[in-house]
Amino acid sequence: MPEAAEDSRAVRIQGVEFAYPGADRPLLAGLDLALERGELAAVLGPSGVGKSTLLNLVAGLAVPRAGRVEVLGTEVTGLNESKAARWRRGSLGFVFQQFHLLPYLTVSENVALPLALNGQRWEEEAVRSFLERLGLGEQAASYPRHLSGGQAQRAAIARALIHRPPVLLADELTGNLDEETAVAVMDLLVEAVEELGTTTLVVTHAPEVASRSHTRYRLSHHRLHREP
Ligand SMILES: Nc1ncnc2c1ncn2[C@@H]1O[C@H](COP(=O)(O)OP(=O)(O)OP(=O)(O)O)[C@@H](O)[C@H]1O
Repeated sequence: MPEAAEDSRAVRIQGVEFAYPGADRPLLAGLDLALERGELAAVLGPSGVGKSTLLNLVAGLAVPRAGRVEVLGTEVTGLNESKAARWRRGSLGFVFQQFHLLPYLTVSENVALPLALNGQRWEEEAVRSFLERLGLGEQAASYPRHLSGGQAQRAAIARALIHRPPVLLADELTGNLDEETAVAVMDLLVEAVEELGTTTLVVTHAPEVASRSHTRYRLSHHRLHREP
């Protein structure tokens, strides 16, 4: 990635310290990260090291006890709950490890949800063609309980990208997918990053995700280390 000016940072984390209540030691400490706009960055590291927690900090779903988290000029740590919720709806797409699809909505309704919550108008057809790109055309009218793990993950990815958020956070993006689908999902992600300039932070163990990311960071000893 080319060197960019200071103000092009999409995500800036400075000196973050975080501990879960009751823990005797901080999980994250002295953690820094700076992502350029349009950067696709992978976060690697063993289970339990705090990767999901890092995504939650960027989303304002976890609050650090020291340090700053800034996303596109908004200081996430300074938002109250209702402002944080509104900011998340407009600015973030989030693919959770457990998908969090709403069981009483169809796949198509789940995917259109961010558009509805943001008060955006949309065409059924646009949602449909988005689902088709992710190989979910047949499942548009299905309920989440009828999906395989891989299909549910793709629905969660579609929901995270449908409103074209400037920032995408993804936990184990291709974790439940076979290799062919994982490559298709990565193609879509790389395309989104290139077309829309989506700044993306993806937690992964998958070599095909890490190798296609612009940058790689390893989380260990409470902080992030840039990898070659
Ligand atoms: N809500 C919570 N309350 C207390 N401890 C938690 C909570 N969530 C996570 N932890 C603990 O914090 C540590 C880091 O969890 P986290 O899920 O961030 O790790 P991770 O690197 O994403 O792991 P994995 O790769 O297994 O998903 C773990 O020891 C976990 O048990």
